Amino acid sequence: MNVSFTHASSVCNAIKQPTPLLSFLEKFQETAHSIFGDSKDFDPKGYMDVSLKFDLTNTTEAFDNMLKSTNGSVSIHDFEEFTNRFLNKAGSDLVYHQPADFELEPAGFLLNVESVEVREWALEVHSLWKNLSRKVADEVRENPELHTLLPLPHPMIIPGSRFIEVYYWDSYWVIRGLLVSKMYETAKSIVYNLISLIDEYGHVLNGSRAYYTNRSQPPLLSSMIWEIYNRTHDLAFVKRSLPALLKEHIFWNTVNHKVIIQDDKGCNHTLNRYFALWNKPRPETSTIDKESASKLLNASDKQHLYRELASTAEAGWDFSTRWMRNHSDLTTLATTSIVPVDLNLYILKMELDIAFLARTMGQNSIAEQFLNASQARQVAMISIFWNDKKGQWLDYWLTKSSACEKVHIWEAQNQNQNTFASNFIPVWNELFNSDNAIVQKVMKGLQSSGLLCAAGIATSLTRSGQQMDFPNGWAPLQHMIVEGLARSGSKDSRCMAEDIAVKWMKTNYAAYKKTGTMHEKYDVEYCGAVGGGGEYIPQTGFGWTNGVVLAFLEEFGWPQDQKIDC
Ligand SMILES: OC[C@H]1O[C@H](O[C@H]2O[C@H](CO)[C@@H](O)[C@H](O)[C@H]2O)[C@H](O)[C@@H](O)[C@@H]1O
Repeated sequence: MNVSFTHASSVCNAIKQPTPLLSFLEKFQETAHSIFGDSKDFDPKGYMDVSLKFDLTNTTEAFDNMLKSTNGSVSIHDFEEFTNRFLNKAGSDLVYHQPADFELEPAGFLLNVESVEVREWALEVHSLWKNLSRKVADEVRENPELHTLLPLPHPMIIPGSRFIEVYYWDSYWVIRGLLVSKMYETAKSIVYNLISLIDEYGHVLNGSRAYYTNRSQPPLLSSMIWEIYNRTHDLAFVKRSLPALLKEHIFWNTVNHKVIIQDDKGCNHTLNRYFALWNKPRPETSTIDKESASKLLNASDKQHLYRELASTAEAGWDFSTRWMRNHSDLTTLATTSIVPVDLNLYILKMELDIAFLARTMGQNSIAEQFLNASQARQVAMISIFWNDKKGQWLDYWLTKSSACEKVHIWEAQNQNQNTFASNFIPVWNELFNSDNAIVQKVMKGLQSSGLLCAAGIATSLTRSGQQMDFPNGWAPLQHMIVEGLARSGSKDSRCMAEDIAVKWMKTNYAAYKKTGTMHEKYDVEYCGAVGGGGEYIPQTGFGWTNGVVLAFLEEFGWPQDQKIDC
């Protein structure tokens, strides 16, 4: 993918261009849409995940001939004939991989879970890693131009359902689960894959597909590396990982993603935002994005919306009223105008992790540099986001998004007063959860936020129908808040954490008992219970939901086994 710039002198509005393969497959997807319409079963991503049997020139020629001979209105029969003759099915370029470090019951597995039934469940969840394990078929490496799947060099764990490639932030919770399962080599191979993306593209992609090269996702690579090192003490692994983290830090701190805000005391703070290098429909949802933009009349408004859609996907929160000026209108997405709390916490964590890993490798000046960066960001997060009255960190809305070089002047009214789970994410990190005064305020803030539900923490209070809004509660977000509260050192915050985790686990366990398998989305009436994104999935569960179940069981055990008296 080539990078081109709208203004030669600035990378402020950098965009990437689709490859010829992506352009062809988008045409293929659109034709399918014109035949099958907006039925529930029409998944545009499926049309981008096929691979070519012959080279693109011949395939395109055959496709164009079919369109010409039918005056553009293709019958199902002709379409299917073309598909079968020229394309391989989505997913056929991945092969099953038996993870070498998988054991039916690893030594020392969840020793704190004593209940026989719950251990059975935990072992079932553990065994799902086998079903989600894949490697890229050799033919992808031999002929990468025929595939949207990127030729990752190592075995991987996919989320499941329609997500048959590696995803960036999902991988963090997959790795947390793999570590509970003692599958250290599988965990490392996921990291090595993500590093290979940094080597090739300069950043970790949203996912391992050619259509995801225009954006990243919440940056949790350093957290994955830290967790693996913490269990394995593998210095060779850290040595290989550190240069990639330094490169990733640069990606997040170049013009598009960087924002300078002057606080009410006149101090300038550098923070970050999501900003995709794209102003076209996301290829994997092209028909949907075009439909969303169809209400807009001029081309530049459409381009603006497309960038906002892709930037929201970079946030991992696609979609939520969190990013919308008008909560009932997706075309008012304004993600690039928001300085998000969670992104800045992830980057602060990246800076702390780099400092720690560099110190471990004896690279003291790098360690010093990143420690200073994390301290500056901690000050910035308090000045710009912290709202003492609410006990929450609030996203900051910029008045002008695209003016990259501008210094924005902080105004209290620009803190978004709406409540989202992300307003509590900073408590995940020790810089914030080691301060008891903050933890007490955060607990009160969470208690009165309205987000605490029967089955966990809801992501927002607005019932908009968007994936990341009420009543859904996302496993990964809950995990970070709960883990931060549990590790703060205060007994009452640990008890609060345990209460939330147990409610969430019990809902998952009930679903397992009812259906005999792990699930992704049990039932929306269980507010806070959704794992994130899909429907009930037999045999695989969903990658990060499985990871959170195992991580929670390790941290808290099961109610009847608990040792803490709350
Ligand atoms: O197909 C549309 C979108 O799908 C992905 O987003 C959702 O699933 C991901 C995998 O579990 C998850 O990481 C993300 O948070 C979900 O919103 C993809 O990441 C999007 O970029 C894509 O457009």
